[in-house]
Amino acid sequence: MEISFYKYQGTGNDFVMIDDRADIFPDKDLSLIQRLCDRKFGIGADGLILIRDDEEHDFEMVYFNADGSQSMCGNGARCAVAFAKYLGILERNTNFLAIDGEHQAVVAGDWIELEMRPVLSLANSGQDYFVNTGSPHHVRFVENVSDYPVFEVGKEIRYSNAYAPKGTNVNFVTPLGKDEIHVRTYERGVENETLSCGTGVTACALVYGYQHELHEVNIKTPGGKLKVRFTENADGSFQDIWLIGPAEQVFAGKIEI
Ligand SMILES: N[C@@H](CCC[C@H](N)C(=O)O)C(=O)O
Repeated sequence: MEISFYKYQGTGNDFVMIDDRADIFPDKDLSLIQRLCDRKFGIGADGLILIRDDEEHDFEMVYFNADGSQSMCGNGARCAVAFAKYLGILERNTNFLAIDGEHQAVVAGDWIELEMRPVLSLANSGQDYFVNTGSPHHVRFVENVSDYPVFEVGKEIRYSNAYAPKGTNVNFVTPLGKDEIHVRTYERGVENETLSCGTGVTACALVYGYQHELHEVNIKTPGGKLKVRFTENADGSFQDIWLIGPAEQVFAGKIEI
């Protein structure tokens, strides 16, 4: 069967996007998802996203990492909103369903503002933190992230006993200024450093905001700039968390599956 696909990128985190409102994509075929995301033998992407109909929301985003595993993807969700607008499913405001629940989003030109689910707490592990922003994230502050061995150390933490069996994403952070951080992420499911990770930068921004009493943090990633706004509650939880940044369609095509 021939299917149409679109390719989107959000700060360099790239996704194969498929309009599956007819519900025909074989989503149990993980080797197909792996092949489509393969950068040598397929289209090539960090993940694959299906847009499906949902009775109570504008649409449902079904996200797969490049290895076929599933979790919440912040940059993918921003790209999914841009794609849903392209498909005529929404205009400016939307609410949609993802694996971690309902999300709101606003389209502001090429920038997508995405409301993340509330975060209950930040967990300390020594100098590091663990935060679940829909996907699990280890956060470590380092002196100069530009020079840091993100792949090697990220892989070690991702596969450490502390996170077995499911593993975690691993973020390395260097503060750049009063309200700006530089983040690089090793992503579970891609098993490599990606150019940006939306749930990851959200986790890092919450930790930095907590440490410095901020409610808005600017983030530099290897793939571009993002912003995270949030409210911290007296009990240490966070709400009204917004991940803000660009999302772009880069090409469209057809492939035989
Ligand atoms: N790139 C994503 C995160 C995707 C999920 C992650 N790899 C996991 O399996 O936990 C983002 O932008 O949030």
